[in-house]
Amino acid sequence: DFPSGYAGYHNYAEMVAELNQTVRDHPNLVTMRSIGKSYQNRDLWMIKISDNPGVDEAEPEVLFTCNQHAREHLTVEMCLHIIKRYTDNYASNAAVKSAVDSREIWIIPSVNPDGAEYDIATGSFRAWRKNRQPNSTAVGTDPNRNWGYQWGCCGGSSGSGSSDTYRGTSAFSAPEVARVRDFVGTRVVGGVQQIKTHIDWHTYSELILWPYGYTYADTAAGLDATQANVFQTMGRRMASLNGYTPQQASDLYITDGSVDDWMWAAHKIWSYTFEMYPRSASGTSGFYPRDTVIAAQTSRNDTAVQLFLDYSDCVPRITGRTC
Ligand SMILES: CC(C)C[C@H](NS(N)(=O)=O)C(=O)O
Ligand SMILES: [Ca+2]
Ligand SMILES: [Ca+2]
Ligand SMILES: [Zn+2]
Repeated sequence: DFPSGYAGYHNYAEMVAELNQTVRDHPNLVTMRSIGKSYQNRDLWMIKISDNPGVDEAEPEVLFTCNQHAREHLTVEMCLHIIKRYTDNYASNAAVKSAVDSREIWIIPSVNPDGAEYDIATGSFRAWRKNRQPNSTAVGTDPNRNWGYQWGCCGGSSGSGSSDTYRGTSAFSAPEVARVRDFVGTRVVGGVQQIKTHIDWHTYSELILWPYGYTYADTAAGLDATQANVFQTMGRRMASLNGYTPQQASDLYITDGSVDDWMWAAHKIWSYTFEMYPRSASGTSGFYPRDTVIAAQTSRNDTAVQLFLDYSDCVPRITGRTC
């Protein structure tokens, strides 16, 4: 479990218990399902928040994914905070109610539960990043190098099984990544992807990142200058609200097989990565802020998330365009 000073973080059992409580508290706003199993057979739980949650309504759909990287525990708290805010505040907050009534919001609070549990299993943090799938030389695939667009193309991942950025034996070889891929695929209805926008939550460095990560170029196949401008404008607008630094993912470093590149290239989903608090730290200590920061560093993103939901019907509207 988490060591002392970190009791406010949710381990897997505590996370599941909180999700189950939310379903009991808000049956008119929430449904919950598993999208499948992790390598070690933990359920990958997903919450849907909307009015008439049991009905697939013609409303823009938004996806939030958290905890691709095991040690980035603050992101589980971020997804749980979004779930809490858009259910508990529905009756009291007009903006929250408007978003819930006009969107269908999908939230996966832990994409990598095996890694997250491994990281805390001994009571001392192990700085574990990957999933817990064995490979020929070691353990673990980096989920954020295992997505199937430009997989392994460009020196933005490793072919060595012991590396923290090991890309896996093939695209989607990590079961957790394949399950999210499969779910997104089910949201193509009548040939149209219903999910319009996505945020993948990470720590740390306080950044808002957008595609592509596999190339330094601002535009490339499937991403033209107009679209790049939309990504940048929305990214900068959200950064003005949470104080993070907005930039193209490759401005940080080249990554290939990342979720954002696949979400955009395969489905034209406006996909961002948020790197949360802290802005900087000495090495892996940055992944382990005390539980005293959870409330402030999750609610810090409230206005950015609200803006993102508001524009999720037509993100290009942020540059004055129509859809
Ligand atoms: C989304 C990319 C560009 C950054 C991310 N950084 S992290 N969260 O692993 O430290 C990563 O390396 O996957
Ligand atoms: Ca609805
Ligand atoms: Ca729908
Ligand atoms: Zn990460």
